[in-house]
Amino acid sequence: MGSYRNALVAVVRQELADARGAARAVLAAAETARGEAQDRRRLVRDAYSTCLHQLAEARDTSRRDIQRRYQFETAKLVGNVRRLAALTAVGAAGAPWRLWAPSEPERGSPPGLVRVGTLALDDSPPLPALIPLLDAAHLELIGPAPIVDGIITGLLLRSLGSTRAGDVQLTVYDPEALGGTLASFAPLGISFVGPGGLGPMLDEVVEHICRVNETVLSDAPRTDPWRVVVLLADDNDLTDGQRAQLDRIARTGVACGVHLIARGLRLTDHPSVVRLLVKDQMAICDATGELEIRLDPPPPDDQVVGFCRATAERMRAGPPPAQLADLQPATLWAESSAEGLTAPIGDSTDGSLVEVPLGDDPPHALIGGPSGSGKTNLIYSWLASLATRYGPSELAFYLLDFKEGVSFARFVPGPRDPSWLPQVRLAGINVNGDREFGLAMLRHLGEELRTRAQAAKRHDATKLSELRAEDPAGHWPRIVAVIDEFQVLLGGRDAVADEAVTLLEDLARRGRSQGIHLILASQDVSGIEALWGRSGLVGQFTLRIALPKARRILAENNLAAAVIPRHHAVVNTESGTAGANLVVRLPDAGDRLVWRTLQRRLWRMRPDGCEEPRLFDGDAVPRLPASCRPAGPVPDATTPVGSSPGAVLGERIDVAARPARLRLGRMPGRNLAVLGTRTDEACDVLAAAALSLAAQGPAHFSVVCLDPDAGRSAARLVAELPSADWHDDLAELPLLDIPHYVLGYALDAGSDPAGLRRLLTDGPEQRTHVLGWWRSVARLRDSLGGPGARLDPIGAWVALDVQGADLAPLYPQPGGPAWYPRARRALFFDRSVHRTPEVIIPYEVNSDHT
Ligand SMILES: Nc1ncnc2c1ncn2[C@@H]1O[C@H](COP(=O)(O)OP(=O)(O)OP(=O)(O)O)[C@@H](O)[C@H]1O
Repeated sequence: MGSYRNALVAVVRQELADARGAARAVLAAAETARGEAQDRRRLVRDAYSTCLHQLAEARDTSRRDIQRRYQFETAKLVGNVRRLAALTAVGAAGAPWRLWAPSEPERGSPPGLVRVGTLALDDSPPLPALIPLLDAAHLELIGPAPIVDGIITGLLLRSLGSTRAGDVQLTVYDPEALGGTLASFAPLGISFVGPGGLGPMLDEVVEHICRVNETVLSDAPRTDPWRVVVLLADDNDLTDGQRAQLDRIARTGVACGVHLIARGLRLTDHPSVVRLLVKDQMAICDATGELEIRLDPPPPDDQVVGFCRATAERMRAGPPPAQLADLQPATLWAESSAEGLTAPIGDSTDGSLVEVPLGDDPPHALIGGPSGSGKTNLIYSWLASLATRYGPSELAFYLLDFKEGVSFARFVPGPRDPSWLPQVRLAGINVNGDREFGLAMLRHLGEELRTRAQAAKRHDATKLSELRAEDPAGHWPRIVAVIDEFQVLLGGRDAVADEAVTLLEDLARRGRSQGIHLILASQDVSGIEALWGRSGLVGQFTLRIALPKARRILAENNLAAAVIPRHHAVVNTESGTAGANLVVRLPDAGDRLVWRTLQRRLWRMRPDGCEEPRLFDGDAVPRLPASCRPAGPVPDATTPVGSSPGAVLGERIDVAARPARLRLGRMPGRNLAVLGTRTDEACDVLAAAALSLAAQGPAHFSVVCLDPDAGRSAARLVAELPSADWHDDLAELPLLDIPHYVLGYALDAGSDPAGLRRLLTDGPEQRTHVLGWWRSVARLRDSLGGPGARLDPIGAWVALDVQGADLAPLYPQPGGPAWYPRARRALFFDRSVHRTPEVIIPYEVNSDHT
């Protein structure tokens, strides 16, 4: 029993032990599972927090990115708006009060917007708040009267200050303060309308709109000033009739330049009505949307009063004169000159440009005015106006100034400015001493006239427009020749004056139909009188332009020139008859910088092949051209010699800068005498002759110098000539097969008249020519044997400071040529080619004259 019990106990114990073991195992497994679950939970938690962290970072980055983009875009947008604002509210329309000053609008530019305050933006500096008015809107301002009145004052000041004086007319209806609210504007002559005046005023504005509409219907551009009507009132004041008129104005006014600015009066709903709702110093406006406007303070009173007084003063004085730039067309070189040339030279007192015609009628112009009255300035303005309208294929200028000075030098290339006016073909400056150059220009134009007349005949055309139509490929620009102080050319009863008058008469008579137009200007009554005696000539100059105090330019009974102020001109296209006057205000065309800018613009537009103009400067001494100096290998005796090599003596006074040549063929008398006491010039003439001969082929030069003052020059010449030798007298000269030139300096000091005579007489046929310098005609005669000596071996001469009468023995006509010596000018006569002698400018051969 006891063992059974023990066995049972053991079994139970065993079972308990098993159960305990199993329970422990289950517990251990559960513990493990719990541990694993806890690990997983930790992992998930960690992952969650990492995720959260990353998300937060991504969100921050994106937010920063968005903010950056927002700031960038906003700054860009604000910049654009600011730039746009600066363009749409220019000068006085947009400047803050502390910088404010009235500004002149560009001619023809439409009015822009006006500033009332600033738009507050979060991060950016405030933008100007702009609202429309002139040509754009009526304004209704709603808010406390004192603030609104300040805004109206500012708006008016900006509108008046950014337009020309007189362009805005102001009407103020102010029944409460009887005009006191806007009294600072009174100097401008504004219309104040008191109580009871509203109805008639509105009726009058409606009539004005009707009138403007009539002119619009007739296609004329609106010229009336803007009407700004300020209504400071109370809705209750209006009758039905007044309300109806006001509504009409609100609907139709803007298109006719009529604008309402209303405080305390409701304007009808219409797209042209802009409302500004004011609260304290802030406002909301239809024009700026939801953005709040921080209003500008009203302009200081003294600023308004000062501006109005100055403007009233300017209005009394009229609009300022046009500037040179105002004469320019919208498009350069867009006009055709086939029918004529029309260009404004200034404006009339109302500011409209005055155009001056040149063509078949009137064909030529006469300008007169005393010294300093502005002739040169007028010519500049006219040329600028023409040159901007007509390109070089339509117009060519020939300009000649007989005044001392360089007024036309600006049109040609200079040391500081390489540009030129592309239409200029020829400019003569400092020509007061060189009337021959004026003559050369007239001869050249005479040639052109003949060419045109022949072409017209070929094409059966009677005037330039027909020739151009018949010969579209031809180059037939209109020619405008300007001669300032032309009386210098006509003064002096000599051959130059006679020929000049004949040429002028021909050009004036026939130039009309061939497109050659003359503009003659003179300060001197005697100049005009020089023409007056020649009614055939003066009658062609139907366009007259008289500057202040000009005499005899207009008809006797036309006194307009005596009464016009400075910088004005009377333009008269009917030969100066009273009743055909147009008074023009001339712009100031003297500013070199303005001119240069314009000229450079035109110069850059010049067509290919547009040649530099020829400049003749009477004060400049031309240098011997390099082509007239020996260069390269020395020609030997076998090189062919031309039949009559030409000795270059100086520059001809002509339209083209050409040298004057003396032909030295194997003919009797082919010698040259240079006459006068100006050693430098005599040496230059001989040197130019010798060097140019040496440049043409094989030649030998024998230099005889009998005046120590000319010694250096002669020695230098010997050094430069390829084949030359020095002799002390004429006796020892060699006999040669090639041309042989004897250069004799001061031959009057020689002691062998017989030898010299023999050389002069027999030499040329053996190709030995004397190029000699004698200090006077009498000494030349002495050196050839005395009073009875024959001078025919001297076939050509160049006279320096020798009076015309002294040249009689060397001249075919009795009394000698008409010649009064001039510095650096010489008279050249070659018996075999000249009928009358020609004036030349001795070349400068060595700039130091040694
Ligand atoms: N329309 C103008 N506006 C401003 N200044 C002007 C005007 N016209 C001329 N002037 C000035 O007046 C001065 C004289 O003008 P200008 O040289 O044109 O006169 P002029 O009649 O040609 O004189 P002169 O015959 O003595 O040369 C110059 O200083 C010029 O700048």
